[in-house]
Amino acid sequence: MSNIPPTVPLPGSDISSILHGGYHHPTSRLWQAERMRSKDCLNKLVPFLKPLYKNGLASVIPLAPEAKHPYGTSANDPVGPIMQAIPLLKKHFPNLFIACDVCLCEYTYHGHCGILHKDGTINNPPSVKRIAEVACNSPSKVLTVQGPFRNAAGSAPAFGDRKHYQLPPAGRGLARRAITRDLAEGADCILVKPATAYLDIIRDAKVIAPDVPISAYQVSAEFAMIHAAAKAGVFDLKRVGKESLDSILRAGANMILTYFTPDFLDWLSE
Ligand SMILES: NCc1[nH]cc(CCC(=O)O)c1CC(=O)O
Repeated sequence: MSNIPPTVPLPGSDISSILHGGYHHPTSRLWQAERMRSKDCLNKLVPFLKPLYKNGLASVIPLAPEAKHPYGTSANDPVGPIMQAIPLLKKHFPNLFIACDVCLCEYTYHGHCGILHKDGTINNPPSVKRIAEVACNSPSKVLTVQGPFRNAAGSAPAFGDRKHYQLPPAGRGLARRAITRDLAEGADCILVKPATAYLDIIRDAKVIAPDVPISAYQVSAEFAMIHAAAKAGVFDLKRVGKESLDSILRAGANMILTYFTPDFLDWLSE
């Protein structure tokens, strides 16, 4: 079926001036959207993961951009995509470890990671309370980079940037202090994000926190850069893909969160 709605011109009217009129009902409004992510993601989730699970996939972190709201309501909406995806994953893949990203930026209309003051800075107490609420509904927490993911998720900040709540890239000491603080607050894992440009911080985390797992998130921009360079003939995708993950492991990570996982499952079984 064509997805171009039929347009019936009124007698004597100029056809080019007529918009399809079927957007008065919530469902027909939804049909006007470029992406209908939730149901579509859910229907594709199990068939997408099945071959990967067979190929050794051990853990996933579902991320689903959803409706935007000042408090990120859909983050823990029982009929939101994540809340529906988790039981579906547990049912079909009982041994899969499911990690959760409890940040609010995918769910807030402004694309920032918490609840904001009028001046656009993060209002910490209600943000922490809201993130705790979301965390209680789904099992972990990350208050976290501009990049391809944010475009895909429609969660690029609508204004301002994250500088007031993300660490400055050149501040190694500050990163070390943050690791110490997070451990003192009970963190049971340290995740460094992005990974490749922060290998020294991964190593610092390994030294400062030898008793907790150290993980690293190779973000969408890192993945896209490697793909773009390989496509431009700069280097071989597989060779540099492997080297990128080797470097993260060498720095001290025990776990890597990466979009290369499906490729790796194949590369490792070659
Ligand atoms: N909700 C935070 C979060 N969790 C995962 C990503 C995706 C990161 C990426 O792959 O670019 C993001 C957004 C961000 O860091 O900007």
